[in-house]
Amino acid sequence: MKQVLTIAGSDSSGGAGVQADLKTITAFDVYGASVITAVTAQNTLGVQGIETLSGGFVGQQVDSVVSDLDFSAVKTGMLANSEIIQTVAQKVKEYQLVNLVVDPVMVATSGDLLLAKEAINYLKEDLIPLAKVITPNLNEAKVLTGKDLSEDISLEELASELHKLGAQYVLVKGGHQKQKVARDLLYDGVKFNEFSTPRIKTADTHGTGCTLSSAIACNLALGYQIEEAVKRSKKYITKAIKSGCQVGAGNNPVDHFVSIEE
Ligand SMILES: Nc1ncnc2c1ncn2[C@@H]1O[C@H](COP(=O)(O)OP(=O)(O)OP(=O)(O)O)[C@@H](O)[C@H]1O
Ligand SMILES: Cc1ncc(CO)c(N)n1
Repeated sequence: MKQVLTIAGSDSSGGAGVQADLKTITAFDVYGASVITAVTAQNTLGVQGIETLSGGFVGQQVDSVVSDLDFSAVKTGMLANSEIIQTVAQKVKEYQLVNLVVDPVMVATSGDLLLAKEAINYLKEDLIPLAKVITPNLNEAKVLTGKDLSEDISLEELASELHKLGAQYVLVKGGHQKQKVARDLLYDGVKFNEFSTPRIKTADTHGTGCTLSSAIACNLALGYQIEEAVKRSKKYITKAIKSGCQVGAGNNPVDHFVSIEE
């Protein structure tokens, strides 16, 4: 059985973070292991509290699982601070972990901050250059490229700027744009590959980013090339958003257990 590792934060409401990752990994019939970076007190309305683990203990969790299990892909989500980012980057190098999918999580769907501002440079300099693919949303793409958040800038321009940070591939997600299509753009430094679906009219997008990046990690682990991995993952997240889980009074989570096939 293929094995995937998620290094991310816990979402007590079960829709995002490590919980979303493990549900997604299970939906793809892949074995999931998890290294927890932080525990959030969170529900569909927002994040009420955060307790972050030490970098040392995050590293110890990685040592435990990597010395025993055999990962075909690794996904990172909420990394909370620079100490954890540095630890994760060092472990990725030490164990030569492959197919690293970096979701540069900065804020929750609710708007709550999940990464210390001072950590952004560490993400750019230490971790992103090790990634097979990074999956920023529009805002994260702007922060990583130093653009003004209110600036009107194309996904193509953002993807080209982001590619300079050193990841092999960049997938910029246009999910939060106001257009009629949910357009994501994959860039390898030479050509753009577009993945578009009609926008689903819903606010129930709690955990969409975590789910998409975990699905990409699974598909890479299963041996798909990046374009096919993103295509299959986009199909899955679209179905999961459409189906949705009617739980909670805020942004409902997606339905992770939709079929991964057509
Ligand atoms: N309303 C929607 N309809 C269709 N697809 C959507 C919608 N919202 C998001 N998506 C898709 O979901 C995937 C995740 O993108 P999104 O921009 O929501 O990530 P994110 O902001 O990182 O998520 P999160 O809120 O969990 O941090 C992308 O493929 C995006 O295009
Ligand atoms: C723990 C956690 N990670 C990531 C996200 C991004 O949606 C979230 N809301 N919570």
